[in-house]
Amino acid sequence: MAQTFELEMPEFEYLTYRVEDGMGIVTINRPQALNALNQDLLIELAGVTEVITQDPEVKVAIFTGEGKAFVAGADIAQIASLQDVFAAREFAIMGQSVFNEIAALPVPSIAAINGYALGGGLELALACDLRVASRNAKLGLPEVGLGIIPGFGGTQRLPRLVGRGRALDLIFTGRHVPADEALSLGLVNRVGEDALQTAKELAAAILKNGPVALALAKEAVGRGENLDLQEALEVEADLFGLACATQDMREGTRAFLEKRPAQFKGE
Ligand SMILES: C/C=C/C(=O)SCCNC(=O)CCNC(=O)[C@H](O)C(C)(C)COP(=O)(O)OP(=O)(O)OC[C@H]1O[C@@H](n2cnc3c(N)ncnc32)[C@H](O)[C@@H]1OP(=O)(O)O
Repeated sequence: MAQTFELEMPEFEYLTYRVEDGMGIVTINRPQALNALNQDLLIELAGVTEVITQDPEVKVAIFTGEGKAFVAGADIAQIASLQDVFAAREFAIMGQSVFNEIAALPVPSIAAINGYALGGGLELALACDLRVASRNAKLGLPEVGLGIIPGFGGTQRLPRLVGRGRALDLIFTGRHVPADEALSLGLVNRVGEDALQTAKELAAAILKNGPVALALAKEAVGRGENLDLQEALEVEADLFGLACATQDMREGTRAFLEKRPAQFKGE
């Protein structure tokens, strides 16, 4: 008898989730606080990331925000109430681990930055594979203005993405970078009128390709980042070998030779 797997959908208070044409779309929905990340919202983000990971229908994940902000940072009221060094450290580790889960999604992820992406909001976007922004978006790490430092991965992921000098400029000044400058810094991949629409167009271009190849390419880039070049090239060769053992490889190469579009099955 065929076995069916029912995905258990958690209840979400601070976000909405829908699947559309292979895209799992997460909308952070706390607009009255500009989608600031409180602890409950972080737990919900971990929950929805697990749902996306388990759903074979989802081939690309998109994170966006409701209203005029993507996410205006971690919740400052909650930060202000942190009692001691240990509680603050735990708060940072919690945010980091949620964003690590997002970074480890097996499918490509896109942050659709529809407005402010500040502090923890930019750190969330940095945990995604790709970032697109609306023209009115503002990005930054303003934490030093609050007497703290970025704690959800910003001091590590930002320099890896844009280089140490550019990252320290943003971290030391805390300034809000407009979308066109973010594009020239390499902080975002594309700018469009509507961030979600731009993200969907990017996702549609990605979805034309073999899903297993996408996962293996993401794995190769991710694992290689922390290795020296020769070790990283070995990882690449291993994963290239795996890609060549898939039905998608048979289909993709045959379709090219037969001058027709490939029909990938993700196997
Ligand atoms: C480890 C991670 C650390 C961090 O992420 S630290 C936080 C880093 N982020 C920031 O410092 C940005 C804080 N927010 C702002 O500077 C401003 O907002 C904006 C420039 C983004 C927008 O300004 P405007 O358009 O005037 O809106 P508004 O009246 O300030 O905000 C609307 C409501 O949203 C609340 N809010 C905004 N950001 C946060 C936040 N990060 N934490 C908690 N609440 C926030 C406000 O307080 C206010 O609420 P009410 O209407 O009740 O006065």
